[in-house]
Amino acid sequence: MGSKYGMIVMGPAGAGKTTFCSALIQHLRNNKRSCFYINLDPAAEEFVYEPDIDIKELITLEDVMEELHLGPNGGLIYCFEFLLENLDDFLTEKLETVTEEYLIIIDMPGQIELYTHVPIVPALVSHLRGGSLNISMCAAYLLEIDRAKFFAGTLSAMSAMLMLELPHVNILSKMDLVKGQVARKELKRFIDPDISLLQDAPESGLVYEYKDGVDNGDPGDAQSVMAGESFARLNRAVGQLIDDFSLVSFLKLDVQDEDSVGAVLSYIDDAIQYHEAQEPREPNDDLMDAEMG
Ligand SMILES: Nc1nc2c(ncn2[C@@H]2O[C@H](COP(=O)(O)OP(=O)(O)OP(=O)(O)O)[C@@H](O)[C@H]2O)c(=O)[nH]1
Repeated sequence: MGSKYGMIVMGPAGAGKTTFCSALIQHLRNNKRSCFYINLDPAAEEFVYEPDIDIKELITLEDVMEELHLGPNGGLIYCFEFLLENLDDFLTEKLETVTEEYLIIIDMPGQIELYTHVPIVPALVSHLRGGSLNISMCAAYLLEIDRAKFFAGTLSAMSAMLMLELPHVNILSKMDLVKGQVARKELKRFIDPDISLLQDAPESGLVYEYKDGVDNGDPGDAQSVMAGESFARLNRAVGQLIDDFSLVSFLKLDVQDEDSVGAVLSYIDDAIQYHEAQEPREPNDDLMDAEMG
């Protein structure tokens, strides 16, 4: 059983990860709890609370892009590969001295490739959970409340959950932005969506797309064609998959509301405890279904 506790904060760019970490640190301080804050975003610039460990002291995205002529995504992967090669000196030694009353908070970058395409984060998590560190970890995946990004975001959250096999809490951030603006019914569609979200897709026939969007009525001139019915079926199938996984329940987070931050933290505490109680476990047995408070 692990004696140290850690949370890895993930999610797409701009979802509010760093803001959430700051709110959480403030909340922990208000409640006389200790935390150890690790920034693993090699491009992060401003912090309300200075990290106890900052990947930028090891490597920065700017230097990698400049010296190795890499783009931002390739550069980020390089930074993480470099981090993995230097884990013992850079992370392990410092984390070994952190005592168990601390909550270890790891603030991650927003490039979702990290969570969906490459096994770098699983390698990092497995290092933190194993060996001399033996940290009990939980994943917090943030998505901001935005209809256009929600579906893809949900799939990336699921992908991260499957890759990491950690207790996993989904969080819908920036709730202050929609206070009083979104009808309860609409909000419920985000917090506990079902496949009816996808019912607007075309039911039958072919959908033609014309150059410059000009429909001259001649399918022969169309640039591309999409099979409406099969597209609708595909959408429904993916929606059903999400539904079946019971993954897409979200905790609401309003960082300006201390009670909201506290509720998310207590859910994370519970998720870690629950996970520990389940060990040893079968793969995927520990997938948590975060529910709205
Ligand atoms: N209104 C509101 N704005 C927020 C909230 N959380 C974050 N923001 C704003 O959203 C932007 C991105 O916030 P960050 O906390 O930097 O998001 P991030 O996920 O860490 O971003 P990356 O590190 O770039 O992936 C900033 O302009 C924040 O001020 C929130 O709860 N409410």
